[in-house]
Amino acid sequence: MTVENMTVQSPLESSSLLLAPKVVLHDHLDGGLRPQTVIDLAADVGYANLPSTDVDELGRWFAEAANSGSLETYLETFAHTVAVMQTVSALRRVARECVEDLAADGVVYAEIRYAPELHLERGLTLDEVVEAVLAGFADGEADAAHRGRPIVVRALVTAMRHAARSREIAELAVRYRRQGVVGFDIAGAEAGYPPSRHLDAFDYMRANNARFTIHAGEAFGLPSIHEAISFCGADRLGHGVRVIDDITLPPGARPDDLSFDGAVLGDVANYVRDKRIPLELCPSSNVQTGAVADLASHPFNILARLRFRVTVNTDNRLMSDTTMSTEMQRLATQFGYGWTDLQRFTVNAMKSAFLPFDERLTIIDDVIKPGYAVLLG
Ligand SMILES: O=c1[nH]cnc2c1ncn2[C@H]1C[C@H](O)[C@@H](CO)O1
Ligand SMILES: [Zn+2]
Repeated sequence: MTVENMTVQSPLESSSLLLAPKVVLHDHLDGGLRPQTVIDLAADVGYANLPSTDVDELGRWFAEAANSGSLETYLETFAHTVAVMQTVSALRRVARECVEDLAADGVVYAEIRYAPELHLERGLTLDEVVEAVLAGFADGEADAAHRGRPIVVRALVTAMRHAARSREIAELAVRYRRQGVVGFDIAGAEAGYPPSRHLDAFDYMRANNARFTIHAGEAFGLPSIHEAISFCGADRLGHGVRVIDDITLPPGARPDDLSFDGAVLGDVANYVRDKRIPLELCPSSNVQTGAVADLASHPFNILARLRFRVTVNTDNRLMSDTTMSTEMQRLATQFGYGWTDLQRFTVNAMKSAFLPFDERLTIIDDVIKPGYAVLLG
């Protein structure tokens, strides 16, 4: 069914949402495997520690185990996905399927991140890991184009914040900048591992005019965001949800209000908004890790109405049992968004991508705006 010949209703209609062009900036490769692929790859490499080899049960296990209310426990689930992503063929398959799944969900541009240093257990080099993933992305892009759902996919390489390889990973990002790696990131447990531990890597990125995002303000609060933007110079914030701690709302304000006139922003919040620093918000993941109590109290809507540059993201589709369409649908249901809102979040994301300016513009003008124009009717 094409966009033209279907009756488009509200964003709450799942089939319409699938057709809406979407952009994802924050999606982990090792957090988005198909359960069946985890099982297949575990059998291939002789990994015997999976909690289940039944596809439905395994899918449920990831979602439930990740639903712990703690980032540290959430991160433990990655042991199983990382364990089966240790060969060129496994990495290439996972990367290709990731692109296929995103394209089938109507994603038109994606930046997919992963930590190359986690994929060296069976002897691969950092360069071999990067090349295997890029090859898988190219396979997926070709497959999606063939199916009439074109998608552009780029990679971000992540360094683990508890480890000490960030400079090396930043160098990897710059080395592969012409082959599809568009940026750098740090991830992992936030408390106790401030971004400033990795200043050397961020300095290197800036010295090379290369872009980076930092997971900050998820499990840990405002000081982490402050360091990420003020000491490290992050171009974007991974999550950044705790910027809300620097905003005083008017008395009686509720998270689903239509306006927050009278809100008072502190210095960090003002800086983030004034400089249009994109927030890579991941609503379902935030509920699972306990960054917020539930979707109803998520500050997404407050930040959106206060005109922060908010973007909608999946974080880990396997662990959160989600897709971009699902995240948008949950937000639309919770906060009453229509197509105009969803288009704004999508354009926000595309403007914030680490793709060259002219390529961003082409996707906005030729893909996103025409796609939403049809939905808007
Ligand atoms: O939401 C997250 N916060 C911090 N670290 C995360 C999150 N999601 C995934 N990670 C970690 C676990 C993965 O193994 C790693 C690289 O993708 O990044
Ligand atoms: Zn993340």
